[in-house]
Amino acid sequence: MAADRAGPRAARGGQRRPLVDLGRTRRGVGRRVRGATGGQLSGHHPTTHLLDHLAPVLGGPAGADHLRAGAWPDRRTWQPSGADDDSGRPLPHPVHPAGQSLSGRGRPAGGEQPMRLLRTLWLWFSTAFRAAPGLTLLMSATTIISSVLSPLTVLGIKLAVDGASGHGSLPLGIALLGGSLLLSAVSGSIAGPLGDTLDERVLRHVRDDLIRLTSGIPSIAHHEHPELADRVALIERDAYQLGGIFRLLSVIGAVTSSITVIAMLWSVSPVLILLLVLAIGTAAIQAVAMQRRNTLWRRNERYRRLATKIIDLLTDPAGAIEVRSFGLSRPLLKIAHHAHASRHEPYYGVTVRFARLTAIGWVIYGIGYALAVFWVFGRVRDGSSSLGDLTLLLLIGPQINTTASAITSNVTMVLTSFQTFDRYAWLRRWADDHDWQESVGEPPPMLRRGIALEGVGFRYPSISADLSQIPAATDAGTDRGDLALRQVDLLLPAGSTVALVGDNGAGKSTLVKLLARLYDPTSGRITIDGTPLTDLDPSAWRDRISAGFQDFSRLEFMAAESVGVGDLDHAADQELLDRAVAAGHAEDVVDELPQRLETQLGIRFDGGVALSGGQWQRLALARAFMRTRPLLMMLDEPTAALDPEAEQAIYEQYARTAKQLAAETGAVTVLVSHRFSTVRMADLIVVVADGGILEVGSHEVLLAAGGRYAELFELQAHAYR
Ligand SMILES: Nc1ncnc2c1ncn2[C@@H]1O[C@H](COP(=O)(O)OP(=O)(O)OP(=O)(O)O)[C@@H](O)[C@H]1O
Repeated sequence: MAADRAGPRAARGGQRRPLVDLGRTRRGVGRRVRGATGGQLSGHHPTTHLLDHLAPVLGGPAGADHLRAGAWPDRRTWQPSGADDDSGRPLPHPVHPAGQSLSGRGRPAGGEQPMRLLRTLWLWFSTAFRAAPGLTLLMSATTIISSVLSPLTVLGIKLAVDGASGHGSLPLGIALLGGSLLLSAVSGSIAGPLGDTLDERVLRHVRDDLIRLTSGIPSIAHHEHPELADRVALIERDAYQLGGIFRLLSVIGAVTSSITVIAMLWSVSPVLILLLVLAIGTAAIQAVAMQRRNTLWRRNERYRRLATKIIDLLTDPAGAIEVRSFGLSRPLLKIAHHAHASRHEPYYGVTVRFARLTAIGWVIYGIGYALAVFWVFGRVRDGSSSLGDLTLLLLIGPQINTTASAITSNVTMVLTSFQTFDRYAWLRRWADDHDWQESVGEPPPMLRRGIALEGVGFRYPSISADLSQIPAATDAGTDRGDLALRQVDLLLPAGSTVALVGDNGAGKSTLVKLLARLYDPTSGRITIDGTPLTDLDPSAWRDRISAGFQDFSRLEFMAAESVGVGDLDHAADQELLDRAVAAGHAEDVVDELPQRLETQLGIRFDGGVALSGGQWQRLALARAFMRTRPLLMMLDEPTAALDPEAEQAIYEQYARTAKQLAAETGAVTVLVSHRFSTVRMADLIVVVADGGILEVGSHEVLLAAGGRYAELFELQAHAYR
C-alpha cells in the first residue's frame, strides 16, 4: 500500500504536502489532509512520514533516506527554497520573501513610491516622539553636536601646532581644541545611557503596538497566512531597529564629519581626497555584506519559525506523550538542526567571502595612507607644506576610515531600519484595512426569521498566494478547487437546532467559523434577519454568540476566570458562574479543586493544579454557558473528550438551553457532531459534502429519502447493534 502511494507521489516530482507548512503560497497550500488521514499515515514509519513531508519545506530531497541512515545531507545541495544562494541558479520554489513587496506581490506603482517613502519616514519620526518626546529631542541634539566635534578637535590641534610654529593663531587653536573636547566629554557621557533608554522605550512602544495591531484585527486570517506570519515575526525580531530617530540624524552627523574631513584633506592637498574614496569603497563592501546577510535572514525567516515550532513541540508537555511514544525527539531535533543550518550556512558563506574582500580593501588603504604620509613629509622638508599639515594628516588618518565606515554603516542602518519601518507601516495599513470599522450595526435583540447563507463560497486565507487578496471577491466556481465552501444556500430558522453532519474535511467547522465571522465569505453573504453579517459590529455580534469547540482552549487562569471569560462583562457574577458550571456539568471538577473556583489552573503556576482532558473540556463547556442571551449557540463537537454518560447529559442540557433560548431570543443552535444519536434530536439536519450542501431535512425525512444521511445513520446504528 505504501509503495502504491509512493508511486504517484514520486511521479509528481515528490511534491508532498509538508507537515509543517511555513511558506508555500500556491494552490492547495495550507489545507489539512481530507478524508482518510489515518490511511495516509499507516504503512509509513511515523518518523519517515514526518521527514518525507518536511523535506520539501526544507528544500532538500523528497526522500528521507539521508536522515534515516543518520547521514547528513550535503548542505551544498540543500539550498533553502527561495534562498539567495548567490549562484544565479533557479531556486526550487518561488518563495515570496517576507518584506519584499509591501502591497500584494508586485512593487508599488511609481506614483505610490514617494508617498510610501514619506509615510514611512513620518512613522519613523512619530514613533520615537510618541514613545519618548523629551528624550528624542535631547538625543537628536546630542547626536548632531557630537557629529561635528571630533573633526573640530583635529582642526583645533592643527591650528595650535601651526600657531606654536609661528604660522597661525595659537589661542584660537587652543580655544577650539578645549571647547570641542569639553563638549565631546559631556555629550559622550549622556549619549550612551540616554540612547539606550530611548531605544528601550521605543521598543516597548512598538511591541505594545504590535500586540494591539495583531490582536485587534477581528478576523483570524493574519494568523494563518504564512507570508503575513513571516512579516509579523520579522517586525517583532527587528523591533529594536525601530529605535530612536537620532539614528537617522547620525547619518547627518556622518555627512558633516566627512565634509570636515574632506575640507581638512583638501587644505593639505586635494590629491589626499583619494584616501577617503579608497576608505569609502572598502567600507561600502562591508556595508553590502551586511545588507546581504540581512536579506538572507529575512528570506530564511521561515526556517527560524520552523525550528522554533519544533522546539516548542519538544518542550510542550501537551505534545510530550506523542513525541516520545513515536520516538520523534531525535528526528525532530535533526530537522530543527537542519532548519538552523539552512538559515545560518548561507550567512556564514557571505560573511567569509566579504571578509576577504574587505581585508584586501583595508590593506590597499593602509598602503595608500603610508605613501601619503611619506609624500607630505617630503613636502614639509622642501617647505611646500607646514608641520601642521603633516600633524593633521597623521591625526586624520584614523578619522578617514572611521568616517568612511560611519557613512556606510549609517546608510546601511538607515536602509535596514527603513525596511523594518516599511514593514511596520505595511502591517498598520493592513490592520487598518482589515479592522472592519465600517461594520457598525447592532445585532437585533432577538431573531425573528433566522440566519441565512446566500451563495456562500470560501477560500482560506492561507491558500491565497497574495496577501492583498484577503479577503478577495472571487467567484465560487462549481469545482471545489481551493474552496472550502462553495455556493452554500441555507436558512437556519430562528429558534431551531441545526445539526451539521458529513465526512471529515467536508466544511462543517468552516461554516461555523464563518457564522462567528472569524472570516468573511469569499463570495456570497450571510444575513442575520436579513441584515448582512458584514454590516454588524464584529464584537457586538460575538457578544451574542456562545460557543463550545472540539479544539477548546485550556485557559490556565483561576478556575473562576477560566469559566467567567465566557462573558467578560459578567465574569465576576457568582450566580452566573455557578449556573454555567452546573450547565457544563463541571460541578464535580470544581468540587475537586482545592480552593474550588479560586484555584489556579495549570501546573506551571505556583499552587496550580493539573486537569484531565475531560475536566478541561467541562470547564470549556461551562464557559460556553456563561452568555445568557445569545442569538447563536455553536457547538462544534464540544464533547469529544467526555465519557458517554457525561456526553449524553451535556446534550440533554444543550437541548434544554436551546429550547429556552429559542423562546427568549429566537436563538439558533448549530451543532456539529458525528454522533447520530445526538444529531437526530435536531430540528434540521444538514449533510455537508465537499464544501457544499448535499441534503437538508429532519431526521425522519432524510431517513425516508434513503440518501447519504440514511446511509451514514444505518452504518452507525449497525455498529452499535
Ligand atoms: N485554517 C485552514 N486553512 C486552510 N484550509 C483549511 C483550514 N481549516 C480547514 N481547512 C480545509 O477546509 C476544508 C474543510 O475543513 P473543515 O474543518 O471545515 O472540515 P470539517 O467538515 O469540520 O471536518 P472534521 O469533521 O474533520 O472536523 C478541509 O479541506 C480543510 O483541509
